[in-house]
Amino acid sequence: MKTIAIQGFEGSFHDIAAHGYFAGEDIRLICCATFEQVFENIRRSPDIVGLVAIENTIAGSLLHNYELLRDSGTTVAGEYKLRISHCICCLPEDSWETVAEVHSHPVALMQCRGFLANHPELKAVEAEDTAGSAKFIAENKCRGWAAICSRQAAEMYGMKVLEDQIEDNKHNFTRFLVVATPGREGMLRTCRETDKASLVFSLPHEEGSLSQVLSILSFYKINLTKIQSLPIIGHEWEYMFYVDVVYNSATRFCQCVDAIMPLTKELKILGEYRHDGTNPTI
Ligand SMILES: O=C(O)C(=O)C[C@]1(C(=O)O)C=C[C@@H](O)C=C1
Repeated sequence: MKTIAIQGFEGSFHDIAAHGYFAGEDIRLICCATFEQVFENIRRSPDIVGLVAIENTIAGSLLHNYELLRDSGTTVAGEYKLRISHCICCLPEDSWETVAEVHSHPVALMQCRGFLANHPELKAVEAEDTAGSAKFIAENKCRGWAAICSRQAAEMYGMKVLEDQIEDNKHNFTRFLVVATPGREGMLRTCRETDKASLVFSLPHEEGSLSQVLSILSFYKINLTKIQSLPIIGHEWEYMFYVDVVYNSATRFCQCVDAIMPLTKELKILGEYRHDGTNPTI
C-alpha cells in the first residue's frame, strides 16, 4: 500500500487527484494542514509520496510550491490534471436567506471571483482547504456559514448544495505533481518511458542569456510547455526560472541539458516523468 501526503482533508481536490492518479491502487492518505507539512512528511519517511498542486488554469501558479519543491530535494515522478468544479454549500437548516459568509481555500475563492462579485452580501473568508471548510461547518454547526468545495466534499459532510458549478470558467483545471524521495520514484513509474521534465536554473544578467537557452531547446526539438520565474530572495532583480519541457527522445533531452548547462547557474532537474496526456472533460 502506498502512503500519499496531501494538503487538505478527505474530499479536497488533492484527495480526488490522489485517487485519480493512483486509480486501482490501495492508497492511504496523510492529510496535512500545509504544503510544508507534506514535504516534512516525505523528509521524515522517505517512502511517503506527496501530491501537490502546482498550477491552475484560472488562478495561475502556486508559486510557493515551486520553492518548496526545489528546497525539499524531492523529485517529480508524475503529474495529474484534474477538472475543478465548485459548489457552494451550507448546513441543511440554512438557505440563501441565512448565509452571510463563505469559507474556502484562497485558490478556490480565486476561481469563483465572478460568483463572489455577484454575491456582495457574502463575506469571503480564506481557509486552509475546501473540504476542510465544509467539514468544519458541519461538525461545529456553524449557522450562517457556507463553504466552497467539490460536490463530493459537500455530500461527504452532509451539507446542502445551494448552487453547483460556480467556478468562473468551465475550463478550470489544476495540475498536480507527484513528488518522491530521489531514488524511490521508480516504484511510482509505470513501465512507460518519460517524456516530460521539470528544470530550474538561474541565469547571468547578460544580454540574451534566456533567449540562448530557449534557442537550444528549440534546436534539440524540446517543447517548452511552461516557464515560471521567481525572485531570488537576497539578490534583487535576479530570478530562478522553472521550466517544463516535453520531448520524444530522452537522448536528445540529455544532450540538450548538457548544452544549456554552461549557460545557466544552479541548473537542477526537478524530475523526469510521463506527461498527463488525458484531456479531462469540461
Ligand atoms: O482545497 C482543496 O480542496 C485543495 O485541494 C487545494 C487546491 C489548491 O491548492 O489549489 C487544489 C485544487 C484547486 O485548485 C483548489 C484548491
